[in-house]
Amino acid sequence: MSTLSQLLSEKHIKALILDLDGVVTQTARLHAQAWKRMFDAYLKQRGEKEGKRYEPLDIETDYREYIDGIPRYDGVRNFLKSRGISLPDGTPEDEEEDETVGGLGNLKNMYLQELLKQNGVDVYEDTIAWLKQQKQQGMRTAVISASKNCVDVLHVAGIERLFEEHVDGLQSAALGLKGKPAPDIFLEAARRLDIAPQEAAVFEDARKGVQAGKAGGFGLVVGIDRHHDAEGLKSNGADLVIQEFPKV
Ligand SMILES: O=P(O)(O)OC[C@H]1O[C@@H](O)[C@H](O)[C@@H](O)[C@@H]1O
Repeated sequence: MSTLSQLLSEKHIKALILDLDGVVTQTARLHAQAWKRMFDAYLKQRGEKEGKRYEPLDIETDYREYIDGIPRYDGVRNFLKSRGISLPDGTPEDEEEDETVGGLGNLKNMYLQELLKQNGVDVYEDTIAWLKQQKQQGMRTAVISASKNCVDVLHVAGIERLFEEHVDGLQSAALGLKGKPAPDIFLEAARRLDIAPQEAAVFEDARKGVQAGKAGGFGLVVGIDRHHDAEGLKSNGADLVIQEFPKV
């Protein structure tokens, strides 16, 4: 099988567009932890009221399928639907204790902020070293994230300057970009770099992210398998799956 470097050169790739959480920074697990804390408590409390038991959130299955890589409130709706629950949307301004999509999403965000404060942000050193090397060789770079915490995470990790452009959850909402698996966020990053999608490679750790890369007609879609999901990434459209970036 061809290596990443071979494919980049064969496909005349000029730009690298990387997802943030789970590809560049070790924040995917913090998101997953915050979601689990919020949903498990909510389902327990709701189950007690209704006299039934709801299955808690499973990070390996539920998180990947219903939440990973997509905008906050879509994640709330998707997962609740899997448990047969539908709540009023409310608004993004809802209080954390409101029993609405907005309220639950904001409670998860409060837990995420706590985790970010306690843990800081660790980067994936393999990604950073490889990216620096690629930049020196003239590759263009952008980072994207469904997260509204993207800029904070880049800042805490001290890596803003690695990327020429970023498109995040806040900008996506302002621009009306559709969440993954729609390709909008990647296409917007390519547009800002002034590079055709066929000349850009997308790097993603989420199944919905590789679907988005494929849907956007990108020259190369690389699945980054940090959590034993090579098959899931492949079957959702990754051209190549790697566990880590090539050693520099
Ligand atoms: O709630 P935020 O920080 O705007 O993030 C939205 C989503 O961003 C994605 O990057 C994460 O994979 C999801 O777990 C998260 O829910």
